[in-house]
Amino acid sequence: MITTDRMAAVDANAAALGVPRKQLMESSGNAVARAVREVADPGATVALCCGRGNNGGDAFVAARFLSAYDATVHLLGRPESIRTDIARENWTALETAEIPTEVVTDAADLALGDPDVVVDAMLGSGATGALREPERTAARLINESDAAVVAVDVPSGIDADTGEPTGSDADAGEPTGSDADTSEPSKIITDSGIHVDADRVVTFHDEKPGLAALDAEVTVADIGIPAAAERFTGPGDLLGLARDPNSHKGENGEVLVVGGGPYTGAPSLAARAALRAGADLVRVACPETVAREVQGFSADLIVRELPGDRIGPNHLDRVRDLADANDVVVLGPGLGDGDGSAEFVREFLTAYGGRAVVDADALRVVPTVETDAELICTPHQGELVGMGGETADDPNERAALVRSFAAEIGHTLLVKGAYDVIAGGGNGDEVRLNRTGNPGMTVGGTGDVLAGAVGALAAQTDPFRAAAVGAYVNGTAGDLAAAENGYGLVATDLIDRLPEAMRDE
Ligand SMILES: NC(=O)C1=CN([C@@H]2O[C@H](COP(=O)(O)OP(=O)(O)OC[C@H]3O[C@@H](n4cnc5c(N)ncnc54)[C@H](O)[C@@H]3O)[C@@H](O)[C@H]2O)[C@H](O)CC1
Ligand SMILES: [K+]
Repeated sequence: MITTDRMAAVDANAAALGVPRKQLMESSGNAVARAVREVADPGATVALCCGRGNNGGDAFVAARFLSAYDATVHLLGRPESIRTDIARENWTALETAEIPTEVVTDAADLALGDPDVVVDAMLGSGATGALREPERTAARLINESDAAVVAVDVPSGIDADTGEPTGSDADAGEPTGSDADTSEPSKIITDSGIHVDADRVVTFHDEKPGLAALDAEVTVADIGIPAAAERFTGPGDLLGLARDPNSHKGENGEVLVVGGGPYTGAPSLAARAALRAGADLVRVACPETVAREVQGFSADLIVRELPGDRIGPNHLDRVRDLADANDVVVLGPGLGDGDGSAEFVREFLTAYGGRAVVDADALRVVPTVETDAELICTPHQGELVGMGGETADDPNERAALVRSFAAEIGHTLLVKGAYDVIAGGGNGDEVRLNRTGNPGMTVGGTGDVLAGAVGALAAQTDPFRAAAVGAYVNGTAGDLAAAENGYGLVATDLIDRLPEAMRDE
């Protein structure tokens, strides 16, 4: 089962692995043609109703595979308005190959004839809001026809994630654009959920959550997306993290780093990485003895001094107040392994109900603490063993072990290694591998950068995704740094390259 958003991510990851979308479209179109062959014999009439996105593109391809049929491609809209290059290239191929096409710019001109089969390729996963014209009229004509209806990916007008009509949520109940029905209010209401009533759906790669409930036969076509596109993080994992252009200061994440005492560099690295990974405000709570030094590393940080030279239970009230005013806490960088610090971590987590990234010396407390907090633990393999987890050389074996340990402790794990393993804390949760990064990153401080970056991301998205994306961008920043500095790279090189590593195009 895969959601529309995850599908878009996997699609982009496949392209990065060398399997571009146009190749996938060829497989999709081929699968659609196969479904047509299953419902009608050669010679039957087939009307392919195509939108201007890639859903339509799939059907342009299908038409090439249907030479034994009397097939006509109906394009809803002008060819110049076809939205993607790959769909346009496949449209042009139809024209040059003299496969019958019809351009429908006005819904009133749409005449399907009396086909044996209709292929509904108007809208797929790119649909937003209720069907607009001319798709709306076309959906009505398709539903009125006696033809067998084969929908491409999802019936047009249905949300593949929910099975409900697109636009049935609050903002999109009313159709937009030109619409002949506006003089009949009751009709608008009854038609706002109009969608294609398909007999068959050919969807791609994996089942979609909303399709099972439909009264249609659903088949899943393998379109050649490599398993690695899902298994490994990739550039597609960054999609959908773009921020609201109207957002204000603080709305894109406030992160509190709690650490320092025996060390000053670690909390500073984590905090600066959080800023470079997109957090709006980053505060560091550290012992007063190191506060000036931590602040001295960067004017961008807000430093909160805690009395004394080590963080301990006497700071719980103050840190709780600070934590409540932030979205995410990053606990552990440079904290040290003193008894007081471990007790502080235990008591803090026991009472904390928010989201936290736990790293370094704070990690060993996690398996023994009862907490309502959502934790993202970032151990290397030695620290994982220290927590009571197991590791293995083979990445797949390690993935299975990390997955079951994450479920056991009930928290997200990001286990660092040549292949990082990310596992969610629920039973049956996903596991993902990250293979960005290089041996230059064994230098001190890169783990602090990772913890800070994950902290910033955890203010924007769910813990599993924050961990997966954090591992991906930290490794990518390391690869960019290695391209310039080789194995002489240092942790601060990664921080400066995080923004480039996070670019999703
Ligand atoms: N990996 C894959 O899953 C692949 C999927 N493919 C197919 O591509 C579509 C998704 O294509 P996309 O171009 O993103 O979107 P659509 O074709 O669904 O829609 C595009 C277009 O339609 C307009 N639009 C949006 N909402 C409405 C509306 N309510 N009424 C009218 N018009 C609307 C809008 O302008 C959009 O830009 C996927 O479903 C698969 O079929 C590829 O084959 C590659 C592999
Ligand atoms: K469709």
